[in-house]
Amino acid sequence: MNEKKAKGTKGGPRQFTQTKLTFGSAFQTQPQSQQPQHKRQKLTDEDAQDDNISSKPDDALVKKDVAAAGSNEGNKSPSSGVSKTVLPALKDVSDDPEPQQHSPANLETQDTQHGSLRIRVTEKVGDIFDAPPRSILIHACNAVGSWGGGIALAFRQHYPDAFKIYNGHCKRSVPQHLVGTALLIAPRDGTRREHYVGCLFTSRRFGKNKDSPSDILRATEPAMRDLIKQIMGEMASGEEVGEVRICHINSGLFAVPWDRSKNLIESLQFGDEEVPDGVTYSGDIIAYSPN
Ligand SMILES: Nc1ncnc2c1ncn2[C@@H]1O[C@H](COP(=O)(O)OP(=O)(O)OC[C@H]2O[C@H](OP(=O)(O)O)[C@H](O)[C@@H]2O)[C@@H](O)[C@H]1O
Repeated sequence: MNEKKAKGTKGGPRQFTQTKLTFGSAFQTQPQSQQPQHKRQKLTDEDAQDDNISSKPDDALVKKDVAAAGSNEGNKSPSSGVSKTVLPALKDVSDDPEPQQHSPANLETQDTQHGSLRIRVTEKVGDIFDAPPRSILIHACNAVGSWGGGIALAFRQHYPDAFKIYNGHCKRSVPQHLVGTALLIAPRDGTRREHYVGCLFTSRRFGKNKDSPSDILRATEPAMRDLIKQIMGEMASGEEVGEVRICHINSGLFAVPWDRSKNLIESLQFGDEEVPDGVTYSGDIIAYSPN
């Protein structure tokens, strides 16, 4: 089904086919004719206002980091580029022989009161890593650059390049600036698991020096908000994004009951002005637990 070239694939500019973006995905990009006339710049401006902890300096790092991830890819576009306008690269759905797919979840979002986007978490038992290509897998991280235990160690084993990017991001900053922010790491071409890794900085440190449960929860909300905005920015830049999956963040080594993090995530709302032009996100996040 997915025949679109992965980003950075050799052979000239990428061609996006609208139908392929929408099928089975939590995100979709609307054809230009249906895009609302918001000013995308507003998204960037409001990032710092909405979050208690400014992520602006780190946004620049994120872009650099993601670009660095594909530094061996000649024509790869930078990721998380909310200011980048590549929507014209999207092929109008009317050009595509396949009918556009709308899941009930997507339609539901469009009917939401005042056009605001709400996040819904549904639970599944299974392996979070067994995800379709271009899915986003989210986990909680410390801000000192360690994926040394729990599911973070599994992320390190599955995505060694993503670990390097995460680690470098931490080394170039300080924990008190990172906590409450997020890092979206794009998949690299040629990797066996073509997944994004979504890092939520919910604690400055780990082990016995981890933050208190209340501080971890306080950081989780802006971190998740930051990540959702980065994901929508990724879509606005024309990237294909599949399922959004999350483990039971904070509930293992960070010792915060999952329900408390889940409630926070489900309380998130995004106004129309926070959703980039042309991007429709269903709001669905699938929480995976091994048993
Ligand atoms: N394969 C799998 N599939 C699906 N779910 C899986 C799984 N394996 C484990 N889980 C579950 O995933 C949840 C989170 O539990 P975790 O303890 O991992 O994460 P956390 O968010 O509480 O804490 C973050 C700190 O842990 C790390 O390790 P270090 O501090 O570096 O040593 C980081 O770097 C941070 O600092 C628990 O429900 C586990 O049952």
